[in-house]
Amino acid sequence: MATSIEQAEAPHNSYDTILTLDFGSQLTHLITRRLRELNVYSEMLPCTTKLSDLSWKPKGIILSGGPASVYEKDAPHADPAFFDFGVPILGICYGLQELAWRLGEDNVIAGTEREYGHADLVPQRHNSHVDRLFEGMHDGATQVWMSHGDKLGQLPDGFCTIATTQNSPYASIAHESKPIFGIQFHPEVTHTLRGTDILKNFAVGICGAQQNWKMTSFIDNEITRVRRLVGERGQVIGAVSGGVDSTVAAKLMKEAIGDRFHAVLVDNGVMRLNECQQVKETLVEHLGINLTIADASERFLSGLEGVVDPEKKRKFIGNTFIDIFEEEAIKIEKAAENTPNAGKVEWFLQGTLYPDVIESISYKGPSATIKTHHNVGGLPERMMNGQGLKLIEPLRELFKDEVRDLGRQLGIHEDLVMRHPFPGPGIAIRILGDVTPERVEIARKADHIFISMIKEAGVYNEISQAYAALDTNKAVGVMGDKRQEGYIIILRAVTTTDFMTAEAYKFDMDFLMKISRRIVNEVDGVSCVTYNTTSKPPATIEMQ
Ligand SMILES: Nc1ncnc2c1ncn2[C@@H]1O[C@H](COP(=O)(O)OP(=O)(O)OP(=O)(O)O)[C@@H](O)[C@H]1O
Ligand SMILES: O=c1[nH]c(=O)c2[nH+]cn([C@@H]3O[C@H](COP(=O)(O)O)[C@@H](O)[C@H]3O)c2[nH]1
Ligand SMILES: NC(=O)CC[C@H](N)C(=O)O
Ligand SMILES: [Mg+2]
Repeated sequence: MATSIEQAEAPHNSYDTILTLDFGSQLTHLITRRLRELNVYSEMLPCTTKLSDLSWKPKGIILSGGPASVYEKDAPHADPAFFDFGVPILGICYGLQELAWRLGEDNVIAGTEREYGHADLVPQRHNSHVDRLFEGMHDGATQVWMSHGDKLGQLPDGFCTIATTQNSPYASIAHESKPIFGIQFHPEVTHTLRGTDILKNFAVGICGAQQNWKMTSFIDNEITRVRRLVGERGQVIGAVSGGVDSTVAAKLMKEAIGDRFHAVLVDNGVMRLNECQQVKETLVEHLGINLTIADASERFLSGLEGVVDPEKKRKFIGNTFIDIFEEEAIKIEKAAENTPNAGKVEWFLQGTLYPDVIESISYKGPSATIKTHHNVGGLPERMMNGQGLKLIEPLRELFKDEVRDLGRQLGIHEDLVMRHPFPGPGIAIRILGDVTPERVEIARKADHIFISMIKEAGVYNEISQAYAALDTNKAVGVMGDKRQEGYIIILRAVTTTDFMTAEAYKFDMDFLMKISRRIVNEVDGVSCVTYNTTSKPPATIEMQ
């Protein structure tokens, strides 16, 4: 439960906020993103949220798209109280159909064909308040993106048509006197060329939201919030990996409470080459963060011996992380005895981002478990129950690129800010087969060559994530006229915006061959190198 202080300082109390009610579309979070790109703060909540659940007043409400059909028996519907609340409403796709359906069940019908893809939208001028949604766009057709099977069969009472396409006579409608609008297309996707203008017209023009959401004010607010939450003496611990999220969260804590924040890095023996050393330099020397490195590499590597099943690897690593973290928390308390920082560690810092929050609060609920992610995601629960820790999550309202922006504002070096993500279970899930110290070393060296060459070629920032994996099957090679069996290194590099879908990066073939040559020449025990070209889906980014 959030405390009253947390609620008072929450961004929706400090910034004009547009609320998006999520009816389960894959695209809903993009609405929130686009609005924040316009510097308008926005939050997404499940469509089952009641007006009476809200402790704050949104400036406007957006009803998202969704997979259901409004006329089905168990279709989700918005709390009717929202429609009498007096704030402007914009229905998108399912949201438009919901607006029409609640005024007459015959208003929405199943179309004879799905309409999917581009359409040319022609806005119509009425010389009344309804023109505001397409303000500045009445000079001709504009390309929009559609994805629907149902449609309006007729206009609901009190509404007029404000835009049409060839297939959709009711592509956009508006209430003649109230600020209620509906659009059949999706403004949140980039295929709708003026989508951002439409969202701006709604949020700023119609709802009157101020465009004042920016990182510097977020930092000040967050530091104040953390200080009040933790009090004069409270201590906070946090697991820090050297990745962007935990580093940014740690730096924010350092700014807020100095040395009462204790960062702990667990050396699990499957980190990248020189990683612990580098993280220490960055966190301690450059950022002045109070960091303990818990060297548990032996414990992890011996526990991983003979484990082949990827899920078993992940579970073992996740559980061992918790054990070590609990031990470290107790050590920190002991070490602080008889110092000004003495006292129980009460708080636990997590680098949770908004996409994680969305996944757990979404109307659709968490998706099927493809793999056990967020190895340390289980950490707070067990630790909070066991040790009575309370959770602190300063990044829970932010998307990854916002976290990067925040990192820059906090003075974190660009190299770290743009660092590719690295999974908690590390190289262990990049070895296809059981993990041995020799194999970790080989994968680590190959990875280091690959990443260094990508950096030297100047393409690191074009790639979202890259790494080298090791296949424990051996391939036969010929080296110095002798038969030589060696492991297979699999290179993977992807581009993605949200890590939910991804494409293989298109390297120049000569460059790939150069990488391959260096790895085989410089890393003992490797006989061949391959490049994984599969996109996600059907593959995933990590291979286990
Ligand atoms: N070796 C580690 N030692 C301590 N904590 C870790 C370690 N590896 C992962 N964690 C914890 O697990 C969390 C989740 O890892 P995740 O990789 O998603 O985030 P990150 O490492 O902070 O950033 P990035 O996504 O850029 O790698 C981290 O924020 C950190 O709290
Ligand atoms: O902290 C983490 N703990 C994990 O257990 C984990 N598994 C995958 N990943 C990262 O998640 C993103 C998507 O990966 P997948 O396509 O393999 O599911 C990619 O960025 C992966 O590196 C993890 N991160
Ligand atoms: N994208 C959507 O919101 C689709 C709405 C509804 N399920 C339809 O097919 O028309
Ligand atoms: Mg990481």
